[in-house]
Amino acid sequence: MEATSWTAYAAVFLATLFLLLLSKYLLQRKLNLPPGPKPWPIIGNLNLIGSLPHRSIHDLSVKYGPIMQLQFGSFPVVVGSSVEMAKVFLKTMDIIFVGRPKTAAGKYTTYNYSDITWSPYGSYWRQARRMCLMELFSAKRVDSYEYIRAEELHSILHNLTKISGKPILLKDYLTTLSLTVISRMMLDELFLLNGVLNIGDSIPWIDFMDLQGYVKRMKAVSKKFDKFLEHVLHECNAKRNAVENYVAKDMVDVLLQLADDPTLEIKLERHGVKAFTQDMLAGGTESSAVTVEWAISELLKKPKIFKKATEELDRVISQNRWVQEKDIPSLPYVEAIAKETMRLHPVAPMLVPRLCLEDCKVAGYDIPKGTRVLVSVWTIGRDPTLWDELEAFKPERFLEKSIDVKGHDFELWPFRAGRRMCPGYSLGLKVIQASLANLLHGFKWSLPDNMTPEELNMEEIFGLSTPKKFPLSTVVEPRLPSKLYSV
Ligand code: HEM
Repeated sequence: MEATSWTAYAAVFLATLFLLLLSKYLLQRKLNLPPGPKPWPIIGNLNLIGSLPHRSIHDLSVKYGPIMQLQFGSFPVVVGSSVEMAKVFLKTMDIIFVGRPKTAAGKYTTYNYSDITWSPYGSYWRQARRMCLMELFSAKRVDSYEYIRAEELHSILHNLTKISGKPILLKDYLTTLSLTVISRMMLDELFLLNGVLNIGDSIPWIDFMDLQGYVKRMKAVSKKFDKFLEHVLHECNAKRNAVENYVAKDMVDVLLQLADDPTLEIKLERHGVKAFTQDMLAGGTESSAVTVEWAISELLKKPKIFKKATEELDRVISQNRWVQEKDIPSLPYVEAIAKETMRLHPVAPMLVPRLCLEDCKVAGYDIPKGTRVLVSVWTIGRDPTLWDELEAFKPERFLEKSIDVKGHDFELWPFRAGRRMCPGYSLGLKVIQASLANLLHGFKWSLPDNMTPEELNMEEIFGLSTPKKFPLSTVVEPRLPSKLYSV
C-alpha cells in the first residue's frame, strides 16, 4: 500500500477518535455525575488496569469520597465505597442495578452468557435464581449433601497425615476437596479470566485486537472445560437412563431433570446445564479454598490467635473427634476468624460488576442507564469509621459485636446482598467454617525451612477470588489420636 493511503487512514482514524472523545466529554459535562477522575477516558482506564485495581480504586475512594465516577474506556463506571452507598446499590435501589455488563469472560467462558453469574437481567436469569432457591440450594438439599462434604473433608485430613512433616502447598489440598488435579488447573485459569479487566470490555472498538491475549486464553479454557462438562453430562445421563424412576442424587442430576421439564417458562438447553454446572464448580471450590488459605496464612503470622482457636476447639469438641457442621455455632472464635479473613481478603473485592438498567439519581447525582457499577468491599472492610486497627488481623472484633454475613449487615457482606447475592452462600459458609475448624483442630501448623512469620508473603493477585500471589507452603503434623485419621 502506498504511503499516502496510510497517512489518509491514520488521519481518518485520529479524527474519528477525536470526535468520539469530544462527544463523550460534552455529553458528560451535561450530566450531573459524582466527582472523580472522569473525562479523557483512555488515560483514566490505563492506570486502573494495573495489577491490583481494587487497591487503586480504594485509594481513589479515600480521595474522592463514597461515590465517584471513573471512566473505563468508553464506559462510565460509578463506584460506591461506604456502607450507605452499598445499601443504596444493593438494597434500596437493587432492582435498578441488577444487570451485568457484557464481558468477554461471559461470552467466551460461559456459553454466551448462559450461566447465572454473567447472564443479563431478564426472565432466563430470574428462572435460574428460582431454580437455585427451590432446587439447587434449598436448605433441605444443602443438608442432604452434608455426608459428601464430611467424607471429602475426612479424606483430605487423612491425606495430610501422609505427608506430615514435609512442606505442602495447602491450596492444592483444599481444592482437591472436590476436584481432580486436571479440572483444578482449568478452574484456576477460568477464575483468573473471569476476574480480569479486559481492555476490550471497556473499549469495544479495539476489542478485536485482544491486546492482553485474554480472549485467546478464554476460548482455550472454555474448549477444555466443555470436554470435561460433556463427559460429566454423559456419565450422569447414562446413570439416569439405567434406572426407571431415577431419583436425582446430585446437582447435575437436578439440572438434567430441570432440562427435561416441559413446564419451564424458558427451556434449559444442554449448554445451559453445562454453564450452570460450571458456575457450581467454580463457585463451590475456588472462593472457599482461597478464604481458608488466607485464614491459615493469617494465623501462621499470629501464633497467639492460633493458640486461642485450638484451645476453643479442645474445650468444645475435645481431642477425640472431628468437628461437624452442627458444632460451628458453639465455636464463636473460629467463626470470628472466618469473618475477619473475609473482611481483610474479600472474594471479588470490588463486586462482580453490576449494570444500571435505567436513568436514576443516587446521592443527588444522575446515573445514566448503561453505567457500570462497582461497590468497593475492599474499602468498606478498611473504613476507619467502622473498624479500628484496619490492617490488623483481629478476630476479637467480631466477638464484641454480632455481625451477620448473610447480606443484612453491610459492614461485612462476603456474599453481597440483594437480588444478585451469591445463591450458594449457605453452602460456601459451611465449607469454609467446617474445613477451617477441622484443619485447625487436626494439625499443628508451621512454616517450612525455618521461615519466620514476618517473612511469610501476604501479597494478593487481583481476580474474581483474589488469591495469594504466592501459594501458602506449610508443614503439618497431626495433633489428634491416630485412629481418627484413618479412612
Ligand atoms: C466462600 C464462598 C463464596 C463466596 C465468598 C462467594 C461470593 C460471591 C459473590 C461476591 C458473588 C457476586 C454477587 C453480586 O454480584 O452481587 C457471587 C455470585 C455467585 N455465586 Fe458465590 N460465593 C461463594 C460460594 C459459592 C458457591 C458454593 C456457589 C455454588 C455452588 C456459588 C455460586 C454463585 C453464583 C451462581 C453467583 C452468581 C449470582 C448471580 O449473578 O445471580 N458461590 N458469589
